[in-house]
Amino acid sequence: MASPLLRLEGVGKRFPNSTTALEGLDMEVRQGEFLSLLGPSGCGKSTALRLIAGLTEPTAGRIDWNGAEAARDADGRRSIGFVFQEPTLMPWASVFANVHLPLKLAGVSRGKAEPAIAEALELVGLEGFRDAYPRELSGGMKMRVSIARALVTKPRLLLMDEPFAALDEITRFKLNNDLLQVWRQLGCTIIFVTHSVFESVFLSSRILVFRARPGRVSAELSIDPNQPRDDAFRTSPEYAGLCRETSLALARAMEAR
Ligand SMILES: Nc1ncnc2c1ncn2[C@@H]1O[C@H](COP(=O)(O)OP(=O)(O)OP(=O)(O)O)[C@@H](O)[C@H]1O
Repeated sequence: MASPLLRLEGVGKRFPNSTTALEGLDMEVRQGEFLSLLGPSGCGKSTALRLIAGLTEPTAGRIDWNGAEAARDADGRRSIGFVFQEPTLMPWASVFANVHLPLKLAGVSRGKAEPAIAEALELVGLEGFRDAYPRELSGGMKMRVSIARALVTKPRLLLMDEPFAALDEITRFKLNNDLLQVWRQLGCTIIFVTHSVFESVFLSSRILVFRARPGRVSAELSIDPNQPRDDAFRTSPEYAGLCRETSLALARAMEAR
């Protein structure tokens, strides 16, 4: 089994307005896995992701980066990319400038960043669009830019918060396929938040099903990472069976009190 990258132990998050989003959350993230967090709306999936990103602090428990070296870049910084549900691009800036942003904030000039930006754009299939502006792109292409921006720093851990929820199904399927290719190519660890049973089964090597608020893990499902994820898999009895099993786990999680 792959070694752990990080572990959440007894993590709780209570907001100042007294909402308890998470309580007693125990979960492990393993190096190189594609882990989905699946659960009903409001069960704290995004909060868990934001805690891992360090965007907010837990009010109980701890986050243990014991395999921390694996999650750091060459400069010793924690190496995390974050993709939000909305692409959140700068409308006044070109695709190139949008993808440059994280490196620019780290003090890397346009010229020096050029190879990394070109590589990130190629990974998401947008090499021909570096000079385009967000208004000239479809929803799926904007999300590709957002993913390229998260990948440009070559993060060891990529956090994705329902990135494809707003896209039509055909675009979503295409981006699912392409994301798996990027994951295999980069060998990074991905934590992916989704509402969709079908999407989680198609993408993941492991799924953690969250129960309703206060959120915590209610079930865990593993899917053979060597199983090819292609159109044949999408229409296979194995896929249908895994989706049924995951739906049942989700239904049980929603009933949990
Ligand atoms: N900053 C905040 N202040 C107060 N309550 C918050 C805050 N952020 C989130 N919450 C509440 O915490 C709970 C969990 O929210 P969170 O966004 O983590 O859930 P989620 O599972 O990601 O939901 P969804 O799938 O609908 O995005 C919700 O009830 C939400 O209203």
